[in-house]
Amino acid sequence: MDWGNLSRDFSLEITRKDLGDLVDNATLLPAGSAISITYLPGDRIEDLAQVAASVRRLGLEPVPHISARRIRSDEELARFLRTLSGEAGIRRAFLIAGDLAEPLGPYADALSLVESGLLEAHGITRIGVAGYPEGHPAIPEDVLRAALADKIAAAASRGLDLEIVTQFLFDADRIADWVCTLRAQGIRHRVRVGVAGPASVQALLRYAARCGVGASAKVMAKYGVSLTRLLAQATPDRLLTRLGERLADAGEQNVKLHLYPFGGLSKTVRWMHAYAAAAPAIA
Ligand SMILES: NC(=O)C1=CN([C@@H]2O[C@H](COP(=O)(O)OP(=O)(O)OC[C@H]3O[C@@H](n4cnc5c(N)ncnc54)[C@H](O)[C@@H]3O)[C@@H](O)[C@H]2O)C=CC1
Ligand SMILES: Nc1nc(=O)c2c([nH]1)NC[C@@H]1CN(c3ccc(C(=O)N[C@@H](CCC(=O)O)C(=O)O)cc3)CN21
Repeated sequence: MDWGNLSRDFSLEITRKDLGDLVDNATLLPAGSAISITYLPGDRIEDLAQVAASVRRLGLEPVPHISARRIRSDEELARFLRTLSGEAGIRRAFLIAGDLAEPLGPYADALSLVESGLLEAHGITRIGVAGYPEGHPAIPEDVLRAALADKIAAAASRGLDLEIVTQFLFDADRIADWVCTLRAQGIRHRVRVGVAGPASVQALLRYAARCGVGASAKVMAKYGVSLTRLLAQATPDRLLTRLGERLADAGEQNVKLHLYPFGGLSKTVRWMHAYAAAAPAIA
């Protein structure tokens, strides 16, 4: 089982509201851990920059989300990046189209952010882009595949490192199959598998519905939970055991975890700390 390798170098996703909990738990995180910062509807650029600056002061690596469809102009993107760079010295960003049905400005997708040339001009050297092991409810599979290939090519031509961060999901075999498909297509980039931290079944179902993620009774049973026990707590241990086995069978070494703390940041950090401490230092 590829347990030790999977549990090292994990990343964590926070919202502005999680900052207090992050401060309280920062000593449990390895120095330099990547902290992705969700850009929630209603957040302002200044809010995101302040959170990123706080993350940096904790000795962690801020990875702000840049939501293409919410940017109104080239000037706004430049200001956004200038602020993040000036306040938090950002080197990394996660580029996402955004859930808006229509863009507010010139950027309809993550590719157009890469092609703007503004990322490397503001000190960004590594980007994250989204991956969808289950597909996306509104975007056809061939469109997703072409978009990923285009983003990889554009990043490479600009000298930007790229990693793929998946939407969270509950089915380890879907994840492993998808990683194998990517590798068969010659895509060897690091994949960060999106996984929910410990949370109630109710919270998991709420986020799954909001994000278009499959949570059928069958999938959730495999994950280790029953949909009739909504208040029960669910952890990703079973998913990770299965995923670790499948990745080890495939000889896969370049997959890491990206944790979504849907049950609260403290709970997720403490769980991850215990999990990583128990993992044998192999691979
Ligand atoms: N995986 C994640 O963690 C998150 C995913 N999302 C949602 O996933 C979707 C795709 O984002 P990316 O992977 O960055 O795609 P992308 O920027 O690589 O675009 C891929 C293709 O899908 C189209 N597209 C993108 N967003 C769309 C939308 N909201 N409605 C209809 N067509 C859309 C684009 O025009 C493009 O042709 C977006 O709706 C995004 O908001 C949002 C937040 C987080
Ligand atoms: N399609 C899609 N859209 C998204 O916005 C999205 C994804 N996928 N995948 C995962 C990430 C993680 N996202 C989020 C969104 C909200 C909170 C959050 O904490 N929201 C509320 C609590 C709402 C609740 O409890 O239901 C908050 O307090 O702001 C966290 C992560 C958004 N994300």
